[in-house]
Amino acid sequence: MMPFRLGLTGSIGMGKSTTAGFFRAQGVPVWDADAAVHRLYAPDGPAVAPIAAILPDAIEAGGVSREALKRALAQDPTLLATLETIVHPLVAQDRASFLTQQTADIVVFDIPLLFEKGTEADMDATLLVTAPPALQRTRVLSRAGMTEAQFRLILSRQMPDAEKRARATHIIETLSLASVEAAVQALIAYIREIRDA
Ligand SMILES: CC(C)(COP(=O)(O)OP(=O)(O)OC[C@H]1O[C@@H](n2cnc3c(N)ncnc32)[C@H](O)[C@@H]1O)[C@@H](O)C(=O)NCCC(=O)NCCS
Ligand SMILES: Nc1ncnc2c1ncn2[C@@H]1O[C@H](COP(=O)(O)OP(=O)(O)OP(=O)(O)O)[C@@H](O)[C@H]1O
Repeated sequence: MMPFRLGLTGSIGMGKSTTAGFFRAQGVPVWDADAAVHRLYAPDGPAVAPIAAILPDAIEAGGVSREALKRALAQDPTLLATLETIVHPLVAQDRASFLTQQTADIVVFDIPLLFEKGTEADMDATLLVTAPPALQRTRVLSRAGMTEAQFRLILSRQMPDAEKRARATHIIETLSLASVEAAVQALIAYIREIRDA
């Protein structure tokens, strides 16, 4: 039987990685979109040749340099759309091949831009992780190298949390580790119940 596909998302600092860890601890396989992009950009990865063809300066040591990409995007923001036409089909392929290898009853897809890019259409349900804005801000600004301006810029490019809440099937408030662990266990039990019904 095809696994139940749960799409995990949330804005910056809301707790996607931490929540994904609780699913893994329960034996639920997790596919991570950011990790997939890192594999694509690694030396000899599938994105290197197509990106080299349009942006030779972005290749360093046989891989795609994120710093070089950011410099190029700062010069020409329209490059992001071109980059997406290369990267997104490769990410979708990586996700599909992961799914075909799974024998678990539930799999989680950790996708930061799940709603922004319409990937929710490929999911059986979605889970939004969220937290009050002040907590999100404190978490993000406590990271090394993060500035207020950078935080604002990233937020301005993401769908507002309120809109994500309206779209999500399930919502978990990431206020404490213990409460999230319990909520993840309850959600897994609920999904198994509705599947078997
Ligand atoms: C622009 C790049 C080089 C920045 O890399 P860097 O390691 O510094 O940051 P990171 O990837 O963590 O992204 C930083 C923030 O920008 C947001 N972001 C990244 N790509 C996109 C995008 N295509 N559209 C909107 N927001 C984006 C992320 O959600 C995150 O909040 C990198 O994100 C990239 O190559 N993006 C294009 C590929 C892509 O669309 N990735 C998104 C997942 S499929
Ligand atoms: N349930 C929780 N209880 C307490 N702290 C948490 C919880 N979830 C996440 N945090 C803290 O919030 C911060 C951000 O969490 P995490 O890295 O999981 O978020 P993210 O959504 O994956 O972030 P990004 O979008 O930047 O990748 C971390 O410092 C983490 O320790």
